[in-house]
Amino acid sequence: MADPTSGTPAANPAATPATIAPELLALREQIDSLDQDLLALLNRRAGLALAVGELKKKEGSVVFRPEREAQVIDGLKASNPGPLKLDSVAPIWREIMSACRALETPTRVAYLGPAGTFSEEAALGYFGSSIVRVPCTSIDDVFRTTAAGAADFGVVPVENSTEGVVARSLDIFLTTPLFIIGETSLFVRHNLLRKENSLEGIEVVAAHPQALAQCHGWLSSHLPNVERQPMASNAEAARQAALNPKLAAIASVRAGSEYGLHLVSPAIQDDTHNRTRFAIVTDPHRHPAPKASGHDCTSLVVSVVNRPGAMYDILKPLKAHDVSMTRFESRPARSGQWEYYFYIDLQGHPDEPHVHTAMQELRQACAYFKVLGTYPLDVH
Ligand SMILES: O=C(O)C(=O)C[C@]1(C(=O)O)C=C[C@@H](O)C=C1
Repeated sequence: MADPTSGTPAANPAATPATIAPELLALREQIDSLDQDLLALLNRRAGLALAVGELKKKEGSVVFRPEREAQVIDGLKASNPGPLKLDSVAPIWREIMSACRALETPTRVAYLGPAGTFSEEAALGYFGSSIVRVPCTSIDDVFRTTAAGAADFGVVPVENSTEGVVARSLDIFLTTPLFIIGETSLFVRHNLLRKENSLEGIEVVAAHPQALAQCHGWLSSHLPNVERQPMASNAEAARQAALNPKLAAIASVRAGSEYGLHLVSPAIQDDTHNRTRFAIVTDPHRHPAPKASGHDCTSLVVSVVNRPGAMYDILKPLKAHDVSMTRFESRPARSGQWEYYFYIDLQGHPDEPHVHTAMQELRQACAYFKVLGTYPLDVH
């Protein structure tokens, strides 16, 4: 940058307003004019959302409708003529709907904090930035806070493409009164962050146990003799790194800027396609299950008695009624009897007759059967 006190002209001519080409000026004028049109249209849209909000207040119905938001985005993507990229449609309209929703009512969202966690990023990606953030100290705390009504929704990690299931979330699903109304997933890039901009002198690397595991290969080859310290969250590790120069944190770039750390080594996760999937949970007494959107998922947890053919009995109704199973995970039932709970995702919504019948028959075949939720698939 040019020094404004030196009297010498800026080195970069593009930065000097006097050199703006007439063609550029003309294009910018058109952009300014369109932005005014967009602003007027967005305000008209906001006015309609306010009217919808009034109607819902009269009916006593809830504001957030994940199936409607998914349909709005799906519809716009299908009719997008370009050159705006398809990937840009969902984030733009999520923000627009977030702002409109906030005019109807505040949306309080609990997630694993502190500021700068991937859970926070997932919450903002799903609900947009016009929300009331409720950072929590643990996954248990996210469920508790939402069940107690101190937040309207909770965002909890359920699986990672490298490390597999987030066991704590799955275990709590068994007993929580909350149910799932949405899902979202995030590319997770881990970075080594520190007060000093160097790998020299690091004595401890701190992060959430999942992040330590996802960077195991990199840590073994670059910092083989450094202690690995598990933390409640990556952002908490970043906070600690700001206080202790011998401690490096694995966390997001956002967490690094939040706590004033150097990005010593970017993208140190072993798998470059590392993704984490999150579930959006809420209290069924305060929020109804989303209606069918056309692209839905239904999550169940079941167990079967330990006998030959039991697993076949689970799969039979799904095949008979042509219902796809997109996920199947097992967790020990902790009975000491080698019994398991099975977490199953089905494609479709129970309002669709074939899904409804398959679920009824599946229920008959199971010793334990709980619907964790039914919700629109993540739209990108
Ligand atoms: O259509 C509605 O029910 C609205 O409240 C409007 C709107 C929107 O901005 O499009 C906002 C919030 C809902 O989650 C869904 C959609």
